[in-house]
Amino acid sequence: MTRTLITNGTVVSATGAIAHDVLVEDEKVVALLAPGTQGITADTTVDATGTYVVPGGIDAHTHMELPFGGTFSSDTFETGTRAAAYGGTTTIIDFAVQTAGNDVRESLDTWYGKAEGECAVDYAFHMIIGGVDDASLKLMGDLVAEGITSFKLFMAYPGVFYSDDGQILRAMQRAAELGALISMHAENGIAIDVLAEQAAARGETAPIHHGITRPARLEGEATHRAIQLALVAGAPVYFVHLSSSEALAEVVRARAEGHNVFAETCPQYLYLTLEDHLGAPGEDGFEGAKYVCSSPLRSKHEHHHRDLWRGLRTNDLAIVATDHCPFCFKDQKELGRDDFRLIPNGIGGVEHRMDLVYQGVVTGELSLARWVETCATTPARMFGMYPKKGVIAPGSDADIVLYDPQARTTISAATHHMAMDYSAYEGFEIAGGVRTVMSRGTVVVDRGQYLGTKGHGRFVPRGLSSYLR
Ligand SMILES: NC(=O)NCCC(=O)O
Ligand SMILES: [Zn+2]
Ligand SMILES: [Zn+2]
Repeated sequence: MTRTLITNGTVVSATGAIAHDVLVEDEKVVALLAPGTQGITADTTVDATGTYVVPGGIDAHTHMELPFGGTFSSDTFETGTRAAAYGGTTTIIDFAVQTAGNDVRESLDTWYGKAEGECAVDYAFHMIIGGVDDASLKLMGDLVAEGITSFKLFMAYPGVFYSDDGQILRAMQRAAELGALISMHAENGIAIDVLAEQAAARGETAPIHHGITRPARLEGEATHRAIQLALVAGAPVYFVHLSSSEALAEVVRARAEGHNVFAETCPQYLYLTLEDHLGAPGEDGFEGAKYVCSSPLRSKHEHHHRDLWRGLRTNDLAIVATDHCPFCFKDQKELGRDDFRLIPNGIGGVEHRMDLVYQGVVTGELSLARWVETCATTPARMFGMYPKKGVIAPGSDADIVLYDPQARTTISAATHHMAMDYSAYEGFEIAGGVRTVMSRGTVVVDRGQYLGTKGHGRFVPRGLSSYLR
C-alpha cells in the first residue's frame, strides 16, 4: 500500500472551499483531515500550499478518432487523453458511433478496441445511435447493463447520423424504460441542408456560411421539439453543445415547468464568435475553417455569450464539456476549401476546458464551487460516475488536480499537446494553471511535465444518472 498526503491546500468541492489535507491510499482518497493533523504517516507528501485542490475534471463530450467528413478527428485516445491530463481532466466520456445499417455491438467493440491500452486517464463511452431501428433499440438494454447509460441522437446531419422525429420518439421511449439518458444534437438538419444548398448555389462557399446557414432559430426550434418528444415519451433529455440564447430559453422554460431537461455548453460558445472567428479574415476567409463546428459559433451582435454565462451561473446549463473534435487545418479543414459543406466539423479543446472555465471565476461570472461543479461534479452525477468520480471524498478515486491561481500561461499551438496544427484559442491569456494532476493516485502531470503512461487509463462502466433517481 502506498500513502500520499496532500498538505496545505484548499480543497474545493461543488459546495465550497475549505483548508484540508487529503490522504490517499493507493488509488483512493481515504480521508480529509484538518490541516496539520498529527500522527499521519505517508510515503509521499505533496505540498499544495497556494493551490486549490480540486476533483479531476470530467469532460463529458469528446470525439477521439471520430470518422467524419471523409477523415478522422486528429487526436487518438493516446494523444487526446494525454492532452486532457495536461489540462487537469482525468476522465473523458467519448462517443462510440453506430451508423444506420451497422450493428451497435460491433460498433461499440470498435470503440473499446480504439481506447484499450491507449489512454493516459480514465474513459467512458456514450453511444451514438445513428440508425434507430428494432435491433439498435433492443441493444440499448445490453449497453446499459455494461455501463454505457447514455445515447446520443442527432436532429442534424441528414444521411449521416440523423434521426427523424419518429425514431427520436422511439429511442426516448426505450431510454425511459431503461432509465437511460438521451443526449441530443438539436439543430434542424433538414432545414439547414436546404439553406446550405441555396448558399452554395449562390457561390457562398466560405466557412462563415457554415454559421449563417445554421441560424440559432433552428437550434431553438429543434430544442423545443426534442423537449416535447421527451415529455411525450416520459424521458429525460440532455442537450449537447448548446450554443444559443434561443436554445437556452427553451431549456429554461422546460426546467421552470419542472421537467428533467438538462444541457451542456462548451468553451467555444462562451468565447468565440461567428464574425471574429468563423468569419476570420485571411486568404479567401478560409482561416474561418478552423472554427467550423456544429452547433456553430454565434453572432457577437446578439447576446449568446452573456446568456450562456448566466445559464451556467443559474444551473440552466449544468455542464461545460468541450465537444473536443480536432481536425488539422492542413489537409483536413482544407477538404472544404471550395465548399464549406465539406469542412470537417469540430474544434479541439480538451486540454483547455478547466482553464477557460476558470476564467469565469477570475472575472466573477462563476464561483469556485460552481467551476468545480460544472467541470467535474455534475458530469459525474449526470452520467452515473458519482461518487467514484467528481468529488474528493473518502472512497472516491484519487483523481485530484492542484490548481495554482497565481500561474499565468498563454494558449498556443506551439505549446499545446493536442494533435492539432492550430489552436482555436491561440494567444488567449490564462490566469491560473494546473500544477499537478493525479489519476487514481498516480501523478500523471507535474509542473508541465508528463509523468503518466499510456494504458494507465481504464474504462469506467457507468451507472444510471443520479439526476434521475
Ligand atoms: N460538433 C462538431 O462540430 N463535431 C462533432 C460532432 C458533433 O458533436 O456533432
Ligand atoms: Zn453534436
Ligand atoms: Zn460532439
